[in-house]
Amino acid sequence: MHSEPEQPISPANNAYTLGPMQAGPVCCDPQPLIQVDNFSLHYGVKPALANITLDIYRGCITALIGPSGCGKTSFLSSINRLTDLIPGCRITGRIRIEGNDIHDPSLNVQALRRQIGMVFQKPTPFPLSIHRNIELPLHEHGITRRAHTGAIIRQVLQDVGLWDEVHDRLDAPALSLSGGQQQRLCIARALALNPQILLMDEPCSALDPIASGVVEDLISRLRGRYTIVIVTHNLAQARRIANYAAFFWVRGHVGRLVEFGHCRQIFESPAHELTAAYVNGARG
Ligand SMILES: Nc1ncnc2c1ncn2[C@@H]1O[C@H](COP(=O)(O)OP(=O)(O)OP(=O)(O)O)[C@@H](O)[C@H]1O
Repeated sequence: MHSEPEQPISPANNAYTLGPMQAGPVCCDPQPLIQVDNFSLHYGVKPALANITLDIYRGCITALIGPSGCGKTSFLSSINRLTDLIPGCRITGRIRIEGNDIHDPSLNVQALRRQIGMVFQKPTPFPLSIHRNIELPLHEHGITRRAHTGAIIRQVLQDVGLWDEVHDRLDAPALSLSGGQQQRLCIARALALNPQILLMDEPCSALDPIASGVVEDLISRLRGRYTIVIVTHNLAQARRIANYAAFFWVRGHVGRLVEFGHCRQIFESPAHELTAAYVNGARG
């Protein structure tokens, strides 16, 4: 646990000032925020990713696509060093965020994870109230003043379009919400610490088509405010929401990056024939 001075919430510090229907900038900023350089990952002796090099751009949505087992989740969880928690997992190469090597021994991993929110395939609300689901991580990070936490809770619930649906039952169990609402609550929880980056691992795949559409729209609206990396098996979804796409494939039993580029280029004029076969449904 660590504490920090609590900042007032105001447009001046640019935190939590946008409402749910206000999108981020239309165009993303083509500046690399996450730079991945010759990154490889092993689980014990088994290689899972080899020589991944790409830049992830600030404020954009980057989709990781490719068949099952090509290393998308392993890559995603390397960005916030969740893979550190897997015994025997080893990495080589470099991932830098804003120029800082995330594996630098002097780096504070808790601070790194604080600037990176994560959302999983299945909604994972804590078995607590709606309100407490967001308050808990704030408390864990030393943000405890009631007026402050209350304002953040309201803002992030507005940001994910849940406030109107739940404001009169914040003490109700989070597990009483529908699957789509639970997933939006998990996104709100991820936003509560005002991260710079959001990692999403198939966030819509466990939801029905309507709830999936709501969450997809929400992700689109978060563009610009956050740098989003999303794993999706839904190519139509990648095409709809992502600015960039990275196509992974297993070759020689190892996940490799075949092609990275603007989403439109990847789907309409891929440079690699494997990419063309995959996005056209002939392979994978
Ligand atoms: N904790 C682990 N221990 C050992 N091997 C693992 C572990 N996690 C993943 N792997 C292996 O690493 C490879 C890549 O898995 P990963 O889950 O990253 O792929 P993926 O592209 O996300 O797959 P999917 O689309 O099915 O989720 C697979 O061969 C998988 O079996």
